[in-house]
Formats: sequence, structure tokens, C-alpha cells
Amino acid sequence: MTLTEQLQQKINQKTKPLGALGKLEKLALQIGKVQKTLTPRLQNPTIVVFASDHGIAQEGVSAYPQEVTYQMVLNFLRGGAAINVFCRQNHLALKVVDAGVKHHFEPHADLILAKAGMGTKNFLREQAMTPQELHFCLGKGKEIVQTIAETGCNVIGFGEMGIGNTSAASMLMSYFCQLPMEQCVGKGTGVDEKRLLHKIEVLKKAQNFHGTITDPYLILQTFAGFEMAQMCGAMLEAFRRNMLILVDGFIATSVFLAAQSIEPAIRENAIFCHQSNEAGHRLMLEYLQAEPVLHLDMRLGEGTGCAAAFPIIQSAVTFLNEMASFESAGVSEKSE
Ligand SMILES: Cc1cc2ncn([C@H]3O[C@H](COP(=O)(O)O)[C@@H](O)[C@H]3O)c2cc1C
Ligand SMILES: O=C(O)c1cccnc1
Repeated sequence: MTLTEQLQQKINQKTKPLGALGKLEKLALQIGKVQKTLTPRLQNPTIVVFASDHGIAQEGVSAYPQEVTYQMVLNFLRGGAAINVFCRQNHLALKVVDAGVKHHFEPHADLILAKAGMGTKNFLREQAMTPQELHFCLGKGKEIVQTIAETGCNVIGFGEMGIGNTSAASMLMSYFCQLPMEQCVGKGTGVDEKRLLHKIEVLKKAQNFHGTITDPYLILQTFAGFEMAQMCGAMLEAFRRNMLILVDGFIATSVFLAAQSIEPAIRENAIFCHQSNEAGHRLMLEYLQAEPVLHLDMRLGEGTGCAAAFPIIQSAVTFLNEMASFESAGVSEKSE
């Protein structure tokens, strides 16, 4: 019997009607396959929030000013953001990365200093970053995951903070999924209808300016933020180390599109934690043929979807490890 067959048999022999734990059964099967064991474990789960500023924010594509990026980083470090609360609730470690925020931070135990610059360039007029900056970011993301993996962590979720980054994510979506810009743009932090039309206009102009690009590295270099490029390097390293990768909302999924384009097998290690309310995320998940764990109408980012889905993922692992089988519990199996 293959491991997949053994896992399926173990799931089917639990004391429940066949298939009755629904998506939890699919998760248990996936996690067992990734870890190549009938008794998977989630160890030292960690969320990493990458933060950076975006040149495109100058174009009035967000409902909030750019300084919110650094202000939220300070909020993360003080423990007051949504991601802090959910991480505390679910016993998840949290690290914050300054990938390129337009602000100087004092050293802090939970802050990883990995600045690629003081924010990206405005991709309406030029490439967001240089090839050297992209290279730096991919390497930093890798290094950060290496350090976290050394703590024994085998399940890692990625979040982001960066005013303007839904615009960068829409560009990635349009290029990777080959969908028209209108279907890739949403309200982000909550722009009104007028500003949404302006945002679509700006992003279409950027697409016309840069033209056709198919190389995933060049797509990242042209449109991504430093936090997104570091997240991409981090996802790729998490895959190389065979960790479970928790994918958050619209921005993190757009980064996953890049990672998957570079390394298609990464899909096996990915758990899509939720479907964000950001217009476009549903189509992105459909493109990936991904079934998200949660639909909570959240649209925040920061890794909050990963943190909220974590206890459910944990339930998948605990039922597989701890539930009795028909045989061990002396329960009669299906009679027809
Ligand atoms: C207070 C606040 C906290 C956030 N936490 C995450 N985001 C989210 O909103 C931003 C993307 O939306 P846009 O492209 O419209 O700027 C990102 O920083 C994302 O993480 C936040 C946004 C705000 C305002
Ligand atoms: O889904 C997300 O990650 C998201 C949506 C809107 C704003 N910030 C993040």
C-alpha cells in the first residue's frame, strides 16, 4: 500500500461515518503526505509578517496614507494588531520583518531588520526594484526561514503590511493568471467607487507601460514590494525544507502565484487559509484550484487568515493522531 492509501485507510477507520470530517480529512491527508508519515505533527508554528512601502502609493490607490505602514509595524511590536491577538490566542510565534519601510526602527527582539531600501519605486513610471534589490530580497526571505526552521518550526504562515500592496498584488494576479485588470482590482483598505476607478486606471496604465512580461522574476522586479519579494524567497525556502506553508489573503496568494511559477511542486505544501473579501481573491483561488479553509469575509492581510485557520488545521492533525478506530474502540462498522 502506498502512504497515501495507508493515510486514507487510517482516516476511514476512525470512529465516524465515512468522510464525515469533510475538509479536515483532506487536510489530514495532505499534511500526512507532506510529512510522509501516518502521525504528522505541527511544531513551533510561526507567522512572519513582512512590511515595506510602495512607490505606487503616491498615485492615490489606497484609502490610507503611507505612514500607516510604519505605524502598524510599531503596533505589531507593541502587540496591539489583529495578528498579535490571534497569534497569542493560538500560541503562534510572531516575527516582524522590516523589508523596506520608509522609517528607521530601533532594534527590537521581534523585529528582523532586512531593509532593501526606503520603499520601492513607483511602477507606473519605472520598475519597482532593481535586479540587485530583488536578489537581496529573495535571499533575505530564504535566510529568515532558515533561522526560523532552526527553532524546530515545520509550519509557517506569511503575512504582510504595506500601504499600496493590493495594487502590486493586482498586477501580479493579472500577469500570472492572464486576467484583465478589472477582474484583478479591489477596494483594498476600502477606497470609494471613484477611487476604485482611478486605481484600475492607474494599474492599466502601468500594464500598458511595461507590456508583456512572462518571467516570474521580472514580474516581481517590475511590480512587487520588497515585502512581497522577501515573502516569495521565504515561501520557496519553506518548500525546500518541506515545511507546511500557510497562505493568507489576496497579497500573500499573489506572491504564491510567483513562487508556484518558479517551483510548481510548492503547491503540495500549501494550505490556503481563507478566501479574502478583496475582489479578485476568489478568482485567484479558482485559478489555483484551491479550496480555502475559511470564508470569514476578512480583508486585512497581516497573516490574520493563517492565524485564524490554524486551530482548524490543528484539528485535522489531532483527529488523525488521537481518534480511536472502529477496531480499537470496539465500534461496529457500516452494515450496508
Ligand atoms: C490600519 C491598517 C492595518 C492594516 N493591516 C493590514 N492592512 C492591509 O492593507 C494594506 C493594503 O491595502 P491598500 O492597497 O488599499 O493600501 C496592506 O498594508 C495590508 O496588509 C492594513 C491597512 C490599514 C489601513
Ligand atoms: O486579502 C488581503 O490580504 C487584503 C485585502 C485587503 C487589504 N489588505 C489585505
